[in-house]
Amino acid sequence: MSYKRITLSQFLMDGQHRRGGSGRFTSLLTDIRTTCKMISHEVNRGAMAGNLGLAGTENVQGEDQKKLDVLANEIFLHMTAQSGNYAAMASEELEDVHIVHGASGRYLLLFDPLDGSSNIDINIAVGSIFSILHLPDGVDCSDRSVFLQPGVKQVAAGYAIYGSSTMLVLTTGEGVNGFTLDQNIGVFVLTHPNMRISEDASEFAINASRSRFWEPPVKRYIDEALAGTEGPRAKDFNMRWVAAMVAEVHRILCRGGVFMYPVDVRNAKQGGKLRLMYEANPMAFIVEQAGGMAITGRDRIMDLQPQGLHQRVGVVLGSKNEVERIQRYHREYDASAGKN
Ligand SMILES: O=P(O)(O)OC[C@H]1O[C@](O)(COP(=O)(O)O)[C@@H](O)[C@@H]1O
Ligand SMILES: [Mg+2]
Ligand SMILES: [Mg+2]
Repeated sequence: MSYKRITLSQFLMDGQHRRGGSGRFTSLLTDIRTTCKMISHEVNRGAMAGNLGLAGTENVQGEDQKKLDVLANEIFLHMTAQSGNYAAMASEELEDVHIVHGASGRYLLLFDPLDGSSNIDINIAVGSIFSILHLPDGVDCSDRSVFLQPGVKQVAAGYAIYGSSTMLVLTTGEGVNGFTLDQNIGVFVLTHPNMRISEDASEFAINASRSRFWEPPVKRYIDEALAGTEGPRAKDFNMRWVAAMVAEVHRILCRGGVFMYPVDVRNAKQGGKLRLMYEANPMAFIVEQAGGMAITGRDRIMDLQPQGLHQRVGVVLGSKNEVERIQRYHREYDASAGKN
């Protein structure tokens, strides 16, 4: 037989056998797989199911919730509670942690149920992001501080992208693999084994409408890229902005590049735009596992000691040599400004 399709379940079982392990990843990721399939279905039904538009409510961060933000959050909470793996969860859409009553699970789940919400109504890619942490022994999961573990402690992380096809991309700390949903049979199939981010790139993604708020090192990097073959980089750059971090990271995994949502003078008070625990950390884990780098501009994201569940942070991630360059520009600027 030469039928070569490998499903997500088979892939996880293989990993389990290889490690001689307990099958915890198979179990931990089963509910997430189903969750993402259900959200994908709702995203696809769009206007037909009345899924577009505002919910008429605000989340903890004062952002208008879309109907699909609320629905995706409910699907996550409901579906991932089934197996009893997770003792508690935290979501972009919930102010406080959600305790799974009666669960003896030893894991914590953090998620952004619908990333790129502004794309929902215009039929452009959106996604879901998740991060899995251990619940330390003897700790009460109702204490929200158990969630405040640095990104290096993640046991698994990933995202689903609901684009021209639905994909699940994940890491358990042994590289990054991508699975495409075969809509006809409802199964995720391994289509992107061992995803790697090229070390060099000439494509960047940043919301340029904020350029007047940028710090000098960010401005320097973008100005040099825009100068193209006539500038110090002596090559032309391309630019993209999908306004969904999931889609930007996915593009970078597929063809390299840099994504930046830096701290700037306008968002500095709140610490940046993107959330550390369920956006930056899981994406940083994926990016590093694929050979890329993820920093705040200055520091490695996964080393940060979180201070709050909904903490925001600057994000610069992608191709290693470009991210290193941006970090160097920050260091040079700090040195010249006498900050060190
Ligand atoms: O509105 P902007 O500046 O384009 O911001 C886009 C960014 O905001 C986000 O949409 C935030 O995520 P949510 O949609 O989950 O709030 C990121 O995915 C994206 O990179
Ligand atoms: Mg998001
Ligand atoms: Mg969101």
